[in-house]
Amino acid sequence: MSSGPLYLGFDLSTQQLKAIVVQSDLQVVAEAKADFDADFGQKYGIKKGVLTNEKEGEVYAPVALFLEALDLVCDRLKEKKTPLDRIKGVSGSCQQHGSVYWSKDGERLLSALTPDQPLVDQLKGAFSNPYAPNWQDHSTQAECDEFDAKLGTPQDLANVTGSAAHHRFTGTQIMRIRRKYPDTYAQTARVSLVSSFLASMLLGKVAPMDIGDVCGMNLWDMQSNQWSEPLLELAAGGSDGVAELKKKLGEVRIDGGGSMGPIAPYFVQRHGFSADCQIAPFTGDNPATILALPLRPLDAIVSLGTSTTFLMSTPKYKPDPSYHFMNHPTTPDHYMFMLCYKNGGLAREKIRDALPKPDGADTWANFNKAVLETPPLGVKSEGDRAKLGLYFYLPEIVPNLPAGTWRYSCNAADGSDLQAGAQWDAETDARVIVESQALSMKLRSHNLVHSPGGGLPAQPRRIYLVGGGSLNPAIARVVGDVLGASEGVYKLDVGGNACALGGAYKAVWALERRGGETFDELIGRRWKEEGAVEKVDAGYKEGVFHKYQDVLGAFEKMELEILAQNKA
Ligand SMILES: Nc1ncnc2c1ncn2[C@@H]1O[C@H](COP(=O)(O)OP(=O)(O)O)[C@@H](O)[C@H]1O
Ligand SMILES: O=C(CO)[C@@H](O)[C@H](O)COP(=O)(O)O
Repeated sequence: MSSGPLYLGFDLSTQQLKAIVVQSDLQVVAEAKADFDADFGQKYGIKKGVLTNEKEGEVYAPVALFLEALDLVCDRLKEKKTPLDRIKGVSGSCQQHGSVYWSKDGERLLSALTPDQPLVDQLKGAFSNPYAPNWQDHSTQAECDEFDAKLGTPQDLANVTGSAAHHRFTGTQIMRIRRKYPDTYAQTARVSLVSSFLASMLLGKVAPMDIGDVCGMNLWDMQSNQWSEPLLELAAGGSDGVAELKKKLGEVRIDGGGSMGPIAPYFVQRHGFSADCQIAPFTGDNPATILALPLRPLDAIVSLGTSTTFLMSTPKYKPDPSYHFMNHPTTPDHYMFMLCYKNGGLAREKIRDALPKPDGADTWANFNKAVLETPPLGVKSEGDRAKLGLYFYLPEIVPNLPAGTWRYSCNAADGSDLQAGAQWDAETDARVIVESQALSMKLRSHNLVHSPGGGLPAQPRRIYLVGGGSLNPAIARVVGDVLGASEGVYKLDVGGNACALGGAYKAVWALERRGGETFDELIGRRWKEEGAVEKVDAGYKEGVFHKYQDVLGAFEKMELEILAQNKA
């Protein structure tokens, strides 16, 4: 380890709080994490990081869990002898859309923390709502309908805010809380996103929301970079409530870099940080993921966490109701394109668990064997029909369908003769679920990709895999088979820690940039491919790629048919 400054990136995602420490040259020097179920499952009764109220579609996490996890991760970094006193800057990434509700006493309690007691004991009265709605929440259909109609159509809402209305987006969540729990809303002095909440904890005062993450609310007008008055009016229940809601939301920080102030004395006295350590703006876990490496045009990231997301960085703003555009977290006039699926890691786990349990320690061994031994689309011989399915154990975001499992088949040569009600074995399910997730990304990202040259069909240049599932070689193969990638599929060496790494890099850039130096300029100069990424699949394979092109129309038709059946 060099003797220079260190930078810390946090990632408060669905199932863990992770931390990663890097040097100025981007070398990783320490990592630590708190696993919500393993460390706090019994105490808080959570499962996979959350609590649920199935009847209403509510999914939420106790704020106290976040507080305990923050102290625990700092303790674990110290146990690993991480020199916290050398950390010059902290930033981070957090699950998007989730919100935290500060009480009227919240900011006072936050600014008066003493080092002799843990955060959770001192902040008991700091929240008007003990729970943070989680991004998997789907209790807000009524509010979504009103958001979609407010400016005209879902496309109009997407034009203004980057997205049509989505259950998890914070504007609809706030609107529902105001209606369903008016006392909670009235007692709320400030609302934070999970990213600005974690930044607030470290800063000792309520931090502003960040320019990237604020686009996950359906409240921010991305073209004029300010709150949308008509949408605030809707969430607040009329024009009389707008000023109050604006006060609760606070200012938004337009600059993704710089310092928001020094770290709170609590972290200096209890955990040994330096009083000079600066807190840079935090952002969402997906915006932070695109900061985990210098992304070039036509590069895509597939994040295989609890959610599955597909991300690209682009200067083009082409909103559509089925996907999201957000402000790039560091670069003005750039955007992040994102697709997000709820049925990611947990849905794959369900299919895995339907297979015989493997003998060895690798819980994914049988799943991977089934994926690799099943031919593309389950077509085992000439004339065999292609197999397509949707595996939604939770209501899905795109397409907006309730929970359900559907198995279809079609003519493999051209996707014709699509038929519902197909059946196959659990091994075939393993291949079909991964193909299905990749086909959905292929269908929805085609506007964003073009030919990388050499007469190749439109596809990404490189695909980088991140998140827990990036460790899985069989998933990497299928991603390459279906989506292509002319230069191949790569995984980040930090695998599941990419968002935290993006947060750490953001802290490096935020505090070491000179003049108008952009993130890509600064990080691009210091980033070394060797040791940071590893090629895990060839990507584009001509014969295989075309098999999926041939059934893409049938896949879309299947989704439309199921959507029509579920409309009533
Ligand atoms: N070897 C593996 N193969 C496939 N999936 C995996 C593997 N290891 C972990 N996962 C998946 O990773 C998920 C957690 O991903 P992670 O990115 O750490 O989560 P979070 O959403 O909390 O950021 C788990 O739900 C699990 O399904
Ligand atoms: O809702 C979204 C993005 O819109 C999710 O991607 C969350 O941001 C949670 O991420 P993970 O915990 O799965 O990393």
